[in-house]
Amino acid sequence: MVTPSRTKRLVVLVSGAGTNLQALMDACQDPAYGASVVAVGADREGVEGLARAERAGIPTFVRSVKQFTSRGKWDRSLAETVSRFDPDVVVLAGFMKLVGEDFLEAHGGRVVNTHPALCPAFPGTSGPADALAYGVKVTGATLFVVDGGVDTGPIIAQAVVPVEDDDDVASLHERIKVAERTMLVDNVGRMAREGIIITNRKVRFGS
Ligand SMILES: Nc1nc2c(c(=O)[nH]1)N[C@@H](CN(C=O)c1ccc(C(=O)N[C@@H](CCC(=O)O)C(=O)O)cc1)CN2
Ligand SMILES: NCC(=O)N[C@@H]1O[C@H](COP(=O)([O-])[O-])[C@@H](O)[C@H]1O
Repeated sequence: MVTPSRTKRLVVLVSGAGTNLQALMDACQDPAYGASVVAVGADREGVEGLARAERAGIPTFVRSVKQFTSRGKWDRSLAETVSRFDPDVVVLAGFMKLVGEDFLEAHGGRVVNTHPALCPAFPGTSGPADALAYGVKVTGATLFVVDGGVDTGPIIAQAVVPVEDDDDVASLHERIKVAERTMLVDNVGRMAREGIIITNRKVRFGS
């Protein structure tokens, strides 16, 4: 008999609408997915991502930088709060803060981020706008293991979308987000079920 592995614990951090979070919560309804969202955190109050979690009965927390006297104290408090939920994977899903050394010391290797561009192109907070301004013909989304840089971590998966002649930032970002949600759900599920191994920046599934 094959013993099923334990359902993996996901903590998801958000800053906004939370459509990626919603896609993960929906996927977790299926026991075969192999993961469950055990907590949702944000760096600001009042965002729809937190409301989505509350409606689903998932514990939430907020750690905003302005609550703390230094960025380091915020980073340590965020790390400690996430630790309380004993996560197997921490998913940054539209989380608009850079996590620091203490957070990565506590959770590094199991923190993934989804970014709305094809890394290493267009890192930072305005990936779709930067891709549009540059005039690229394809862009997309990247899921990677978070390191101390900005969108520089080892790449788990990428999804490609075309840039249309009449795109504005909103239409392009929306097309990216449709592909991004599928990429995120498929690959976080595989991480939960199979694990990942990283060798010389190359990520493969397995244990
Ligand atoms: N250590 C890391 N932390 C995070 C990464 C990462 O690669 N390494 N990715 C981000 C997400 N991200 C884009 O994908 C991103 C988010 C935020 C910033 C940034 O400069 N944020 C400013 C504040 C901006 C704001 O509050 O609106 C800040 O942190 O002070 C750059 C890239 C998730 N975290
Ligand atoms: N640099 C980080 C960044 O730009 N993140 C992006 O914010 C959006 C959040 O959407 P959501 O709140 O609906 O999931 C997503 O497209 C995510 O990749």
